[in-house]
Amino acid sequence: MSEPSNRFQADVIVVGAGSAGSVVARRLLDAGASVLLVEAGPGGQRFPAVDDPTRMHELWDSPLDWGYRTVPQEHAHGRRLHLPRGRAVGGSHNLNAMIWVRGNPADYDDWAARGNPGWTWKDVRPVFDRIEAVDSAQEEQEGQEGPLHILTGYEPSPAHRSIVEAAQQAGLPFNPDYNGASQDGVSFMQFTIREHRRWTTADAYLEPILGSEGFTLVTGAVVHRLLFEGERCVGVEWEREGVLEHGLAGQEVVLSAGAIGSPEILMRSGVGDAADLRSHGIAVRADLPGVGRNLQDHWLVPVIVATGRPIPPSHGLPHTQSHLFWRSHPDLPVPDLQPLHFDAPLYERWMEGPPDGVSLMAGLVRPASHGVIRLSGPSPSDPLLIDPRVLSRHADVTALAAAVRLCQEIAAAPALREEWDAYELYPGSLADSTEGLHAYIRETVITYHHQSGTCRMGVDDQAVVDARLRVRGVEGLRVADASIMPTVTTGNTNAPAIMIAEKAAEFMTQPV
Ligand SMILES: Cc1cc2nc3c(=O)[nH]c(=O)nc-3n(C[C@H](O)[C@H](O)[C@H](O)COP(=O)(O)OP(=O)(O)OC[C@H]3O[C@@H](n4cnc5c(N)ncnc54)[C@H](O)[C@@H]3O)c2cc1C
Repeated sequence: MSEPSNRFQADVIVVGAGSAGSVVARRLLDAGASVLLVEAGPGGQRFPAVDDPTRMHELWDSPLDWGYRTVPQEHAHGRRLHLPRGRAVGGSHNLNAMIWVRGNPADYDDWAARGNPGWTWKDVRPVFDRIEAVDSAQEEQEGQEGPLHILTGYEPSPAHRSIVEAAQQAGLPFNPDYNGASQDGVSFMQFTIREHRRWTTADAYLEPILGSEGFTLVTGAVVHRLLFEGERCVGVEWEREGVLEHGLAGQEVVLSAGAIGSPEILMRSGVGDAADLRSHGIAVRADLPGVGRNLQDHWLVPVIVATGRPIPPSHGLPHTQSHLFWRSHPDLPVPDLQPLHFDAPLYERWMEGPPDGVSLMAGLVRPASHGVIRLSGPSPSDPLLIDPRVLSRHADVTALAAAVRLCQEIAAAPALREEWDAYELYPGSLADSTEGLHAYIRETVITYHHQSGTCRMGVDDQAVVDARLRVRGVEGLRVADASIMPTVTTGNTNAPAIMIAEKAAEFMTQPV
């Protein structure tokens, strides 16, 4: 590898052009700063499988996926789980199912109660309002004209209509707007889709500023480390086409490399657990033991239902269009389950069955098991050790068991059984006993793709950033992405990551 050559300069450098980074870059440019945005993946071209909401399954393990694998999961039969993450301008918003969920108000009130002023639901709700442009005539959301188009009020596929009816027959209330007053019940999803095309923050926030004075986007550039002068972060070093390059920031560097990328870059730069870093021969810049810890995620277990009738294809809409929020115990204050449904049978490799069917994915969204991301060595080519410790807390197994039982009830309800000749294939008899069900859960659990929490915001010794997202122990450096969540939100994490980015830009442009 050659010595650093090309040098870039800007007021602010943002690392990662994903859901959050695209927003930070745009808002800072609008506020008058010059911005350099550095992204590992490609930009400047459209990918048909990204644009088409029905083709997201083609993107896994493609060049647009970082394709992470966990270490063998002790409590999931030793399996290594695939964690897809977007690697392109648009980040994981390119790979995701486009589902738009703000989260539960209690999530944000809890963040604030942990010593993070400015993050209550009352604080963040107006931020969501100004992000969204709701493509529907829903009166309660009138006046929302933000950059990000949210599709609601579309005609769902017949299979999803039946699943929603079956859930109601199983006792769940219909909720027309889970982003409204209450999350509970079964709903049709809201999507970041515009005119039948995926609509990412790169489309909404970045596309309009490409070529603008003061804005530089560098793609194909894998950031290796941050550059420091004393305690101050002054720039970023990356590799592009085998050449090391660097950029210098006059004001600040913002890490928006996501819940896996941001802690990795911090650790490679000497910001992390001092003993761990020293064991890899990395000079310690700041001893922040919380970097990479508190890895939180959501988890899914499939309930696969074959249908005697073919499922008609959905055009311009994802295969998932309905979901529900529910509680594994009625006395829980907030839903801990979020099963989501697909109008296709999502067989695991060892499963077999007919081509027509639906999948009711039993989902856990308030997990007790937390994990850790570590380096395996000092070089950027040394793979990360990603250990979510899935199902290490038994409470997660019992909550998922309740979710599976609920999905089985829905599968057996008349709207599916009678209208579609539906019958449950998996877990089927594998879950006749509680032990059998628990074993099935450990055999089939997969990520719901909501990794977060690895650069946690807070005030204690394990906190990585403060309530204004500044990295503790150094200057000129913030983190703005899903990694700063103290606890993962109740629901999908794209909307919260985008809200976090808006808040970060606010902190940077409106200093106290
Ligand atoms: C398959 C899948 C399905 C999902 N479905 C949904 C859904 O339907 N709804 C929902 O709300 N959420 C969903 N999510 C989660 C959601 O997309 C993420 O929570 C959100 O995109 C996180 O945003 P972020 O900005 O934190 O990270 P990202 O969007 O992942 O952005 C990080 C960016 O940083 C870049 N980067 C990382 N490391 C480096 C480096 N060293 N150098 C340079 N660049 C780097 C990456 O390439 C990427 O572009 C899904 C995620 C996946 C993967």
